[in-house]
Amino acid sequence: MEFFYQIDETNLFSPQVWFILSIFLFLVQHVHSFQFEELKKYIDSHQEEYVETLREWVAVESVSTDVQRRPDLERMMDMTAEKLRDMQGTVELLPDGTTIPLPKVVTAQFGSDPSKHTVCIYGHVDVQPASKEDGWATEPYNLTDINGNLYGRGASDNKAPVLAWIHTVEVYQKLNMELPVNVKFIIEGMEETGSNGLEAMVSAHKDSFFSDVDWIVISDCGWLSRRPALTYGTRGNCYFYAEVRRTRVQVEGPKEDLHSGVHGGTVVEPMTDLIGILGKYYTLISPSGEILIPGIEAAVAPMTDTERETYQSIEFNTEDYRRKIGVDRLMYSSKVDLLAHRWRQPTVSIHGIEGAFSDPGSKTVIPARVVAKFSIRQVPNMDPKEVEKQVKEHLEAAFAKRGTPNKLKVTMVIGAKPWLADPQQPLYEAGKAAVQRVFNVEPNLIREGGTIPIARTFQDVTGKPIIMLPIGGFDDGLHSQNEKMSRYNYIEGTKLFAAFLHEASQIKN
Ligand SMILES: CC(C)C[C@H](NC(=O)CN)C(=O)O
Repeated sequence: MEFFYQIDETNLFSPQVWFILSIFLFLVQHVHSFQFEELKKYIDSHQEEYVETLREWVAVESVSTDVQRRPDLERMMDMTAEKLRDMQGTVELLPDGTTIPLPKVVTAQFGSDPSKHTVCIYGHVDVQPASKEDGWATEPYNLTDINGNLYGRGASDNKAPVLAWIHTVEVYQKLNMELPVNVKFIIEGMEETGSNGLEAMVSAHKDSFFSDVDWIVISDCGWLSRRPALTYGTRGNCYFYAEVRRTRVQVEGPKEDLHSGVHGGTVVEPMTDLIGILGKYYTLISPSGEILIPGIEAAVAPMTDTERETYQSIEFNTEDYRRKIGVDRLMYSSKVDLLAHRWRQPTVSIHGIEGAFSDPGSKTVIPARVVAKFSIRQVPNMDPKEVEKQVKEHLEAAFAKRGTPNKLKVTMVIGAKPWLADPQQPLYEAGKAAVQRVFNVEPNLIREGGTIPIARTFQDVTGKPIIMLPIGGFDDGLHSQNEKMSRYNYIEGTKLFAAFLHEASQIKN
């Protein structure tokens, strides 16, 4: 065979032409696989370095719910920006859209080739509070490796996934491989308090930062089981403070707690009123899970047969789940009902009472002011504004019936909407292909019971499709004691992200 083989219509069907064509197609198909092997090798050989970076990040107590910790949170945002700057990203610290002093949002850009797609990665580096006294087996801010699990507050929610995305870009750079897509980052520090200020920031930069973004990727959730997953829905969250305080005859009058022996029996106690409106006659939710605030259940989108069939086909063992969370009995016994109540039905959770005596021992006090904190997970077609009205009316009516001289004030402090995507779009095909490449299985297509407050805003304001690509394990203990991220998920997750960038680059316009 001549080295330069002339192809014309006379020899188009000759074996030589087919031989050359098949070699060419083989190379086109496999060139990425070859590159991917290199990416995987690099990731595997740098795993200790990645764990060290996670250790440094977990050591920062970037708790957003506690204003006392704001300097730590600012430091965490600076560390994030510095890391992205070191990688030669175009980094900007953008103010949130409000006048309240909040940590700046870190944005970064890697590549601006107009011939490539642009993927925007969202994540957060703030965490929920944690202390050893809450029952942690290890120091929560000292990343501790036990049998391949990396324990530490924020390890899974959301520091390791954010780092895994950063490492992904870094790996392509270190191997001198061109990034298959342009990558943008938007990393915030207020997610755990409802992403305060971010909505205004997104609206303000809709036509600048977001204008060339094709898709938004969020990795702030977990798998349902050991099988990797793609997430196409989250619940929202309406978070309430219900404050009951003792009235004072004069504004300057006493506002202190009272001795229950000296004054008990002579005053109507704020705590009794609060418990009375939250619990008596099942005021918020019944023991069987029915929400008793008028209007809430009626707004919930009815479950379709297709949905039911989808849930039925999902790999999920209810008994494993029950054992894992350590309860004697779950509210629902069937898989479909359980998944529905985790993902697509609302629920009420009472989180705590500020001002209540909660230390060990027995203090005989009558607190002067108590604030209940509770939230309602939102699902389609609930509207947070309506929910706010329904909750206020309901609690105020229950309180009025008590005929108490105390005062009630109900405030909604978070009003995050649910998010739902169509998993039949090409973006999810790219996600499936990436999972297949790394884990060699079909991912579970799941929804998430938790809330990513900004997800719905991204969808509504920017109009860009979103995919949630989780790498967190099903048993990571988010917000709880002993939160962890397994090394396996962290490292294989980084490979998944590297594969996803390639798959996303192949999506046809
Ligand atoms: C509005 C909540 C504070 C958001 C929080 N989000 C996450 O945990 C996501 N990692 C939630 O409680 O769902």
